[in-house]
Amino acid sequence: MAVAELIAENAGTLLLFLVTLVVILLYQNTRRPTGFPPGPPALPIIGNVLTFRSSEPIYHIFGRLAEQYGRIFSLKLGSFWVIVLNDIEDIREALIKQPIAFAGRPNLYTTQIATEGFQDIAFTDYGPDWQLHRKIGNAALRHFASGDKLDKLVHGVLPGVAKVLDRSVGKALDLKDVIDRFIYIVLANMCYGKGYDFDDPLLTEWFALNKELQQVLGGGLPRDFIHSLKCLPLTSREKQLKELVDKGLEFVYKEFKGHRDTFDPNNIRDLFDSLIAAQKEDAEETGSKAEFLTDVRVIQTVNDMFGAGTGTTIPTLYWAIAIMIEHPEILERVTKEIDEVIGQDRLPSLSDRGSMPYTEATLMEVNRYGSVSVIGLPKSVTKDTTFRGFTIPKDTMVLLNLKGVHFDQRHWDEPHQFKPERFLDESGTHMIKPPASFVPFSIGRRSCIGENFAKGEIFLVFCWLFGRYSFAKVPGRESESLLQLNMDLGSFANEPKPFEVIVSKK
Ligand code: HEM
Repeated sequence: MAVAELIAENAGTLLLFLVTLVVILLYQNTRRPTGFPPGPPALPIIGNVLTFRSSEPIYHIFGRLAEQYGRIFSLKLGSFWVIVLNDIEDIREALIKQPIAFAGRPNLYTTQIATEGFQDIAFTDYGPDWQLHRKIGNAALRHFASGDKLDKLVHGVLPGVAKVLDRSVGKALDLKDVIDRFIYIVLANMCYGKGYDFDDPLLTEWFALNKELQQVLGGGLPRDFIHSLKCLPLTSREKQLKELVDKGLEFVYKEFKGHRDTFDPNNIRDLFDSLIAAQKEDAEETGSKAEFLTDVRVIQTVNDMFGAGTGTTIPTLYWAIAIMIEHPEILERVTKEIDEVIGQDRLPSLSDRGSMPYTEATLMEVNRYGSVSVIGLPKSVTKDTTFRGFTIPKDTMVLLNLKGVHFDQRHWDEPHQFKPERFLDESGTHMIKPPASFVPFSIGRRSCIGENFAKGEIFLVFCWLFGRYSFAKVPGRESESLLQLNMDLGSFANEPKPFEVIVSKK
């Protein structure tokens, strides 16, 4: 009998066989690997992606799942198996006791595009290139967080901010735009040595570009999570993402070229110059060409610092302002300390930090309460690993519920209350070592390299703002709490809802 006839005669059976095969494959695809942490049942193809399409904050969702399945639970996001760590003991066990196993980063389409094929620090997988790259980035950043360099960077922007605030006295103003511009200018100064005017149209262009990028990205692209989509042509949204990334990078490339053409080793002007100096050293050590610290890596490092530095510092300051307005009794103690130590005749300096324990403790509590890096950056497991009795295969994605840790009742007394005293000794005059469950900058090999820079910058901006100005709720809207999470930003929201304040000068 001819093959065609055989198929025709048994078409029904064949179809049934194929459908059964597909169903079995899809089912198998949703089964957890042996020894894997438990979690909610996953749907074929998309897994538990719908968990993230909720109007509930992600740390609540994770908290709920942890109660149901245990503090180490798993999810399936498209083709990725993910484990979520909710307990500080587990996070420490993973990141401190098994530092290399938990130091990877997942291979996501979006981050691959944004980092020109993983040439940056933050999204590149663990390995010798990343190690060396991080060391160089760290050294360059340390340079700007030390001595009076950071003071000067921030002081340089103050006249522009003062102008905007002075002309807003008595009016209702959303300080978010002011903070956005403030921090963008500080970072642009550090990275590119550029002193932008507060109303510079380029800043407005940057904000528009970033807003568009956020809209295109949302919670990630399907291609990030479903491996089989990688072989299909790009969708219009993916093309748009690439165009936006290229548009942003065009500016950074132009700056890089300008810096390289005018580079003087005796006059390191900014982060770009520091990295170009490191690049030249690397080239001398390795022969005639820079094998490791390529131009793309230099550009991507600057891009990383700019993105990481603005995306976290801005919401932290926004929380700080909202919290101070909601807690006048705390603000009173803070302003008393600012008045006593800094006064009105000079500008705040990093050297004041040691003499201002209450303000420092308040800012640490802002870091805990605001928890702007809600789940940190996604990690991945670099090798097959045994962890707390579970078997975690290589490349499993790992998410840390950092905000959940900061609101864990087992570690924090009344976690929903804002209490700077948590970080002070009984006399209230000396800082204490923060508890192990205080992890705003994460811990371990991939912890934030901008921690000192960020803390210093936030301290300077905060002391200047509250030393010179007062902010009050808009009359008639006093009962509206400013401490509500802006859920318009989705379940990963990390800043308060937009609010207006009445500005007055001291
Ligand atoms: C309040 C401000 C900030 C917070 C709360 C914060 C928090 C974090 C967190 C949680 C991570 C992820 C760590 C992990 O994967 O375990 C991170 C990574 C990182 N941060 Fe920050 N950050 C802040 C400011 C900054 C600043 C100002 C810079 C640079 C100018 C910076 C540069 C980076 C970089 C480059 C990484 C990636 C490190 C790596 O993958 O090796 N951050 N940050």
